[in-house]
Amino acid sequence: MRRPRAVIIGMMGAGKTRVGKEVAHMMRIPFADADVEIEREVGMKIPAYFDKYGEPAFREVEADLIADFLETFDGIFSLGGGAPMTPSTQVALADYISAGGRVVYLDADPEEAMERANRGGGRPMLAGDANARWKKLYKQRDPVFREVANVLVHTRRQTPQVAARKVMDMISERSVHVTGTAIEPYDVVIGEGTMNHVAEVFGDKVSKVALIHTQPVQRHSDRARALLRQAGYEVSDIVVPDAEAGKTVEVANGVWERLGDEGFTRSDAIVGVGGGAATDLAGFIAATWMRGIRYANCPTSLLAMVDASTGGKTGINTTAGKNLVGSFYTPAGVFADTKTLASLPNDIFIEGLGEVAKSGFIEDTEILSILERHAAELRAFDGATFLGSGLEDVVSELIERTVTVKVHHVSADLKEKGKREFLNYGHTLAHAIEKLEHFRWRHGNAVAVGTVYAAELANILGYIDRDLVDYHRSLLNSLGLPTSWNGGSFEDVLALMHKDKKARGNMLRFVVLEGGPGHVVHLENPPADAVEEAFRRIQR
Ligand SMILES: NC(=O)c1ccc[n+]([C@@H]2O[C@H](COP(=O)([O-])OP(=O)(O)OC[C@H]3O[C@@H](n4cnc5c(N)ncnc54)[C@H](O)[C@@H]3O)[C@@H](O)[C@H]2O)c1
Ligand SMILES: O=C(O)C(=O)C[C@@H](O)[C@H](O)[C@H](O)COP(=O)(O)O
Repeated sequence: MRRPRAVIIGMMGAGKTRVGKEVAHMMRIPFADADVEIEREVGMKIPAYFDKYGEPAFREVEADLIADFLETFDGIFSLGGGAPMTPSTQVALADYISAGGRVVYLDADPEEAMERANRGGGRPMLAGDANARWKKLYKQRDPVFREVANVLVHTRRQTPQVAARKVMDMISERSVHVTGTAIEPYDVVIGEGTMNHVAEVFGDKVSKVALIHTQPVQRHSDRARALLRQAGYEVSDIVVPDAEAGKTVEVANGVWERLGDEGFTRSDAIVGVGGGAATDLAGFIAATWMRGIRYANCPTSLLAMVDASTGGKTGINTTAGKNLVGSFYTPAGVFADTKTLASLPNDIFIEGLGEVAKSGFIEDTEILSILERHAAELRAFDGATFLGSGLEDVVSELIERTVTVKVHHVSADLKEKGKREFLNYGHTLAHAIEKLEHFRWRHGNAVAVGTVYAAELANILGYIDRDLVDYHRSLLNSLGLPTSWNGGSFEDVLALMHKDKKARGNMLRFVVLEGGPGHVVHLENPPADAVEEAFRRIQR
């Protein structure tokens, strides 16, 4: 179904047409102005129509035209100033929003808007003392605009280009809502510039924020720090060792000491900025400091955006294995700002596709189709040319879909008693590989091999056919992900698989597909020779 990419509302003179046209131009999509369309339809200028038929007749024509455009027009659609005051248009806009639409309220500076509205004259709604009329209408309309819009953009003292860029970023945002038993609801907001919302998440409940990040993402944490400081928070910058070197009890202890020295209490908060290792550590610190303070994540790697930053699994590694100490502790918000991907190296981007593919295998097969269609572009990912490219839209959709798969599992089973374990597809072997490789193998790469292992095991036991195993290999290879591993003995792998969190006593438990992609089941206590044979097959 066609529908507008965004509907722009606001007071007369707010710049709806100017900014709307600019947004449409930047996005290379059509623009339509409801007033221009009405004049075309009725064959006369709006002031003349008002004179001849009066306002109620005009509002009727206007409401019909808007309802029609909301179902047929694929572009940026700007409405006349009074249009959102008509009850039937309010209902139509609410339906449009519930189908995923964006109603943007352009909130301009009143002086600027009044001056623009008066230019040229001829506005029937401003007849008489134009400024006094404008102010009166503003008082009536502003609360309604706020009610009917789901995106608010302040444009005070901004050029139309700057305002348009802001609108474009905000309407391109995608959001996945997380809720469920024992979960305080929060949103995962995805898109260019979404980190700008980080300071909105804590409100005035928090005064100090510890920004936990690693050195390679310094420029992104500098941005988060500036945003938090502008919002009035006192910010402590805590740089932790990069990647898995940061997920240790020693590092955690160092951070706890800093929080103690700096007087962090339960009214303070943590923000994690970085890859999955940094957000896992940040969440763990938040979960444990004073038995739990608020936190938010700003993931900067693809893997952290699609998986690690959401769902509340926080933790560190120990000498016994990967992620063996931690807690389920839900963030207050997640801001997956695709702008940060501009600095992400190609190999780390590709690694993230391992978890994306996993989510396609276990639930959303459209993810697999998208990966197939765009494999060559994804494999050639280059941060320097990523922003504003067609690939950015593809990646944003993959992030949204993968997070949605994750959220379905987390919402139903926060503490991983059953359904959530399906997210662990491929992870039984993956964690063993990571440990035996002393964490030099990237997590997403290990997961890719792990999914092939799970597919081989399922095939040996008759759960899936050979074609599906081959499909795992061909898809993952096309993305540049590994599908085999030769770095250790079966005995070492088996010992580590017994320490997996899905194991019960001496019983190994796996997640496997049954029948086809999207159908996932638990496999308990599989025959030892099948477990070994599957391992032999991924060694090739
Ligand atoms: N909690 C969960 O549910 C969950 C889910 C999946 C993975 N994880 C964990 O996440 C970790 C893997 O995450 P990862 O793949 O992001 O690895 P990572 O955190 O080690 O990051 C990889 C590297 O990329 C760098 N980096 C990140 N963003 C960057 C950017 N925008 N520009 C430049 N460099 C950047 C990091 O500093 C690091 O050097 C593992 O520890 C894994 O166990 C947790
Ligand atoms: O969120 C989950 O649940 C997952 O299993 C997601 C996994 O993709 C992720 O790698 C997670 O870190 C694995 O957790 P673990 O409990 O197996 O350590």
